Amino acid sequence: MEKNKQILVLGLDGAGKTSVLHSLALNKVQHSVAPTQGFNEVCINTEESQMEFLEIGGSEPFRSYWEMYLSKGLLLIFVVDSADHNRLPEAKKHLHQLIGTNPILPLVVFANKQDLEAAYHITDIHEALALSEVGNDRKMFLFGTQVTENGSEIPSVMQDAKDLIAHLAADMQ
Ligand SMILES: Nc1nc2c(ncn2[C@@H]2O[C@H](COP(=O)(O)OP(=O)(O)OP(=O)(O)O)[C@@H](O)[C@H]2O)c(=O)[nH]1
Ligand SMILES: [Mg+2]
Repeated sequence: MEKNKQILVLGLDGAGKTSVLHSLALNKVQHSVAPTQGFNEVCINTEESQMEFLEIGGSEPFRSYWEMYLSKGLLLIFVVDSADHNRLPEAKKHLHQLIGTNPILPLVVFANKQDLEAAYHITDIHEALALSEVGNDRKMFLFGTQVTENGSEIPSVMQDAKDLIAHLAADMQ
């Protein structure tokens, strides 16, 4: 049997990919304990669907794998640290390189760390990442997310994002 296509979770190191993914899986806030050295596979089952997520570490040595896995991806979740102003241009560059190879791959952007005082509002993230230029044939969604206190409920916006991802993934199967 052919392996199910995976939902790719990419973005610079420290953006919060693992933390977001584990929180979505548990429906409870769960911070990551260490940077992802390579790959991190997470399966999330909802009442209607089963979703397989693949995070690839964001540190430099692992970025060469991002593009390799893109063709096998069902959709792309791109996570940015909204307070890491200096690295937004770098995040933008990588995002556009990635999506440039596939004009219809749906894109879900998480403007993460909205709890930090220095965090840019999602409208500024939209501009900093040039999300108006992702192509007319692509479905694109942007959510402001935050991973706060371990064990607390995930914010409703993250629950909404999870529902949307399930729908997008089902459409793409
Ligand atoms: N304040 C705050 N901290 C966060 C948030 N999300 C993640 N963090 C913290 O940011 C750090 C990096 O989070 P990770 O989830 O490991 O980031 P990552 O994108 O998986 O990083 P790599 O695996 O190295 O690519 C950790 O110390 C997290 O606890 C958030 O929304 N707010
Ligand atoms: Mg990680």
